[in-house]
Amino acid sequence: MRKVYRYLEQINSPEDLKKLKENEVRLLAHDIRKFLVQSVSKTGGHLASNLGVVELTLALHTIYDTLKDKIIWDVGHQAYVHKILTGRREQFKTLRQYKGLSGFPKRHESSHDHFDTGHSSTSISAALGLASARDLKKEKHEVVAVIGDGALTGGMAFEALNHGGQSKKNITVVLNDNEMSISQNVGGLSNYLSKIRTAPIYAKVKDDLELLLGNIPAIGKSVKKTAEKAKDSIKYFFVPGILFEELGFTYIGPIDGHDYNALCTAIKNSKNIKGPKLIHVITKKGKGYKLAEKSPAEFHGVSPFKIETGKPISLTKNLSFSEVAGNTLIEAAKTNPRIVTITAAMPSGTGLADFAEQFPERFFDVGIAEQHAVTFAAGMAAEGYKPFFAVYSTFLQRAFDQVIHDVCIQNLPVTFLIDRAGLVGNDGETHHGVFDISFLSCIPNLTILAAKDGNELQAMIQFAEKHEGPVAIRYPRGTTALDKEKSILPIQLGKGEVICDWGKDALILTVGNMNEIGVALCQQLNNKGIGATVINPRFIKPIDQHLILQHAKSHKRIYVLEDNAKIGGFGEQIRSFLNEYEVYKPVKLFALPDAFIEQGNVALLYKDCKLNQEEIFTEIYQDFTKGIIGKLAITR
Ligand SMILES: Cc1ncc(C[n+]2csc(CCOP(=O)(O)OP(=O)(O)O)c2C)c(N)n1
Ligand SMILES: CC(=O)[C@@H](O)[C@H](O)COP(=O)(O)O
Ligand SMILES: [Mg+2]
Repeated sequence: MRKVYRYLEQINSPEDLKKLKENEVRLLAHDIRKFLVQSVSKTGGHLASNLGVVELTLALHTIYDTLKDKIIWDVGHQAYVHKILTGRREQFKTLRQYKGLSGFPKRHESSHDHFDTGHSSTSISAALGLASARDLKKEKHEVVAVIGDGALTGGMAFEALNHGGQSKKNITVVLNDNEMSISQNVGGLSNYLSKIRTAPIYAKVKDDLELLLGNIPAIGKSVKKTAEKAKDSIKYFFVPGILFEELGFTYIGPIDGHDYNALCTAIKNSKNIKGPKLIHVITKKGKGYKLAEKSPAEFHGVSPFKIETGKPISLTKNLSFSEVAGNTLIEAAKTNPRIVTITAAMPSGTGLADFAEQFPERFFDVGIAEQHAVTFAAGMAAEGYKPFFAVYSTFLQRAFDQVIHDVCIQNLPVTFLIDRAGLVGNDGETHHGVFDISFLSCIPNLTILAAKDGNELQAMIQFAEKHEGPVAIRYPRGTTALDKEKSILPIQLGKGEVICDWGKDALILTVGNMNEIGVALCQQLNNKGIGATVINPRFIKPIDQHLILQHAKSHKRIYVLEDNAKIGGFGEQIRSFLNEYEVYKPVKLFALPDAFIEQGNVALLYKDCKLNQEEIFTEIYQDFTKGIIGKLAITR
C-alpha cells in the first residue's frame, strides 16, 4: 500500500527525526503540514499557529532531547507538531474530544510535556522556575520557553523578562514572531519587533562590530574600553534586539523560521552562550495552506472545515451571543458617545470586530493584557466614559484584583461582558468559564447578571448602559435565538422573572442559559403530575429577594441550576439567603463539581456532571416520588 505520509510515517519519536537527511527533513515538514490540514479539518483545532511552527519544532527536536530538556510552549495551542513528533500522531483523530488528545501540552499525557499551558504569557516565568529548581538540584538540562509575539504582549511575559535578565539563569526564550496574535498583533513591542524584522542588515552590523573589536590584537586597556563604549552607543542605533540585550538577554536573530538549517545553527550556538538568551524567529502563520496564509485569523481556531474552500462543515444561521453583544453595542454607541469598547486581543472572539470598524476611535485592543484592560477601563470610566470590556470568563480570572481595586472600590461604571461563561467544550479545563460567579459575587458594588438568550443579553447591555456602577453580564459560548420581533421590557435592578408557574411542588431557579433546561423540566414534571415554577433570577447579585422568598415559601422543594462551580455559586447564595430568612425547605443545587472539568463536547460534559435535563429530572422526580414509593412498599 502506498504510504500517505512517506516521511512522517517513519517518525515515532524524536530520535527518528535525527536519522533523517537534510532534504528528507524538508519532505517531512511537507508531510506534517499535509497531515495537520487533513487532521484538523476533521476534528477542528488550532491550525494556523501550528502550520507556522513546523520547521521551528523540527529544529528544536533536532537539537534538544525533550525527555531531558524542557520546552514550555506558551499558550500551548501551537504544540501539535511537538505532539506529532513525540509519538502522539495516531491520537490526532481524537484531538480535543472527550477523553482524547488535548489541544494543549499536558504533563499527564507525555513525558515530553513539561508544563501545562492554555492561558497566555506564562512560559518565561515557568521556564525560570524550572531553571532555578534545576540549578538548586545541580541537574544539567536546557530549559526553553517558546513564546509568540502575541503572548509577549502579556504582562507576565514582561515581568518574567525583567526577572530573567537579572537572574542570569541559563534559559532560552524562542520568540516566534509571526506578526499575529489571534488577529493582527498590537502595541509598541509589536512595532519594535517589526522594525527588527524589516532591517535585517542590522544583524550584520552587530556581527561586524564584534568581529572588529575582537580582532584588534594588542589593544590597550583604555582604547579597548573606549571602543567598547563606542560599540555600546552604536549598538543603540544598529543592533537588533537591543531592548532584550538591555534587559540581560543575549539576543540572537532575526532568524528565518522556515529555514531548518539556520534554525538548527542558531539553537545549537545558543547552547554555548551562558545565561538568558532570546532567539528571535520570524515565521508565517498558516504557512503551507494558502487559505490560512491569506486569512490567519480565520484559521487560528477552527471547527471542522472543507479543505478546498476553508468553509466550516456545519453552518448556523443563528448569531452567537458574542455577535449579539457586539451588535447591541454598535446600536447603543450610535446614540451614546460615551460608550467605548475594550478587548484583550480577542476582537473577533468577543464579537467586537464590527464595532472596531465602525468606531475605530472608540475601540481599544490592548493586547493579551486582561489586568491592564480592566484598569484602563477604570481610567476611562473615571473620566465619564462608559467602557464595556468584553472578555472570556476564564481570562478575566487574571484580573481579579483590578476588578476589586480599580473598578469596584471606586464604584466606576465599567461593564464586564463575560463571554464563554460555563463549559466551553474542546479547550478543556484551562478554558471553561466556571468560576466567575464564585469570584465576582463576593465583590461589593458589583451588579452581576446572567443572560438566558440573545434578547435578554440585549436588554441587559441596555440596562448596563444606564446603570451607575460596575456591572458584569455573563453568557455562554455558542449561538442563541434572537427574536427581532420580541422586545422585552427594560430590565430593572435586582428584578427576576417568573417563566412558568405550573404548580407549587418544585421551585426551579435557573442561571442564564440553564433556563432552557428549566422550562423543559417544568413541562416534563407536569406530565408526571408534579407542579413546578421556573424563575429566571436575571440578577446573580443583588438577588430578587422578594420574588425568591415569596416563591420559596409557597413551594415544597427548591432547585437551583447553574453552569458555575457549586462552591461559591448562585445556589449556595440562595441557600444561605433562605436560611437567613428562616425558610427551611430542601434546596438542591445542580452545579459544577469541585473538580477541573476535562475537554469534550459540551452536552457530554454536562451529562458527565449530571447537569443535563435527564439527570436533573430523575433526581427531582425521585425527590417527589420516593416518599410515595416508600409508602406503597410499606402498605404492600
Ligand atoms: C490570558 C489569555 N488571554 C487570551 C488568550 C487567547 N489567545 C490564545 S492564543 C492567542 C494569540 C497568541 O498569539 P501568539 O502568541 O503570537 O501565537 P500565534 O498564534 O501567533 O502563534 C490569544 C489571544 C489566552 N490563551 N490567554
Ligand atoms: C488558545 C486560545 O485560548 C484561544 O484560541 C481559544 O481556543 C479560543 O476559543 P474560542 O474558540 O471559544 O474563541
Ligand atoms: Mg503570533
